[in-house]
Amino acid sequence: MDGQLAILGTGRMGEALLSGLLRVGWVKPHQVRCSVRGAERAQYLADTYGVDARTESASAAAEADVIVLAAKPQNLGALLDEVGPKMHSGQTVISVAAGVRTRRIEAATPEDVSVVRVMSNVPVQIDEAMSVLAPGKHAADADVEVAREILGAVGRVITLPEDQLDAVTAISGSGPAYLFLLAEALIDAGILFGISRDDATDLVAQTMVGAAHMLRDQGRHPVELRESVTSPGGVTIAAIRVLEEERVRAAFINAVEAAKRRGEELASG
Ligand SMILES: NC(=O)C1=CN([C@@H]2O[C@H](COP(=O)(O)OP(=O)(O)OC[C@H]3O[C@@H](n4cnc5c(N)ncnc54)[C@H](OP(=O)(O)O)[C@@H]3O)[C@@H](O)[C@H]2O)C=CC1
Ligand SMILES: O=C(O)[C@@H]1CCC=N1
Repeated sequence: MDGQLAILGTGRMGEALLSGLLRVGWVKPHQVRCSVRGAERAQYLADTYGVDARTESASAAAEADVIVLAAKPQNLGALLDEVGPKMHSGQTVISVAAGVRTRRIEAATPEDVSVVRVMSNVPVQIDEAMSVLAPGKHAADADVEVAREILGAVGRVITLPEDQLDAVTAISGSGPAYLFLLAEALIDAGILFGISRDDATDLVAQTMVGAAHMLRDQGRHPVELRESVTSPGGVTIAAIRVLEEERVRAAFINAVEAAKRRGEELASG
């Protein structure tokens, strides 16, 4: 890109974006200003990536063409109070904060600042993120394109209306946590049967990778994929029966609904 990028709140998400964008060459270190609260963290970012890292955000925001907001939702209000008055015409703001509506950010920034809200997820660290963009009121195609380039550096990107973003957050934003929990449970089952933790982890991780590739790349329905594993009178159906008796499917749907509700609470609080 031409111009300057600011990443405000460079924690896990912000750092993953920073490292991905530098790796693909979308920006050079001298184009990037990062902000955090802690001086030690700022020093780490400067030493690791050769970027300008600061403990105040207002100057970084004022100097940038594109501003990524990557603080926790609970800290975003304070961050916006600090940087909003320093922003100016023509800037693009990309917020990755869960639950924070574009209209909340638009209210804290000058009239002609464009806002694009993003929900990404933690595989952003290995360039396998699923990111969903939702343009705000003033966002033009060019602003969405910038967001698409940034998130496209670290995974897949689609655009959806903002009213679907709390659901997206609960499914793909939080989704890796559900799959890690499932992995823990399957690894524990292996340990119960005397398989070493390392071997059980290998079994589970590669099984998840293989299954994920089939689901993503073969264009087949998950029911068909599951049926292809479930032999009549065989082993898998014995497990499926228990999962259905334990209402695992309903538990997942209820869990995602609870996550969506929490996103809505964060938005209104
Ligand atoms: N983790 C995940 O899987 C996902 C996270 N998200 C969203 O990404 C955002 C970031 O999450 P995550 O990276 O996990 O959080 P982290 O806590 O790792 O990072 C947040 C960063 O924000 C900094 N910060 C907080 N307040 C300020 C401020 N006023 N000025 C400057 N910096 C500030 C913190 O600085 P310091 O370290 O110095 O305290 C920290 O580095 C959240 O809004 C979350 O909703 C979205 C999808 C998935
Ligand atoms: O738990 C959270 O609030 C964030 C948003 C989605 C994933 N992690």
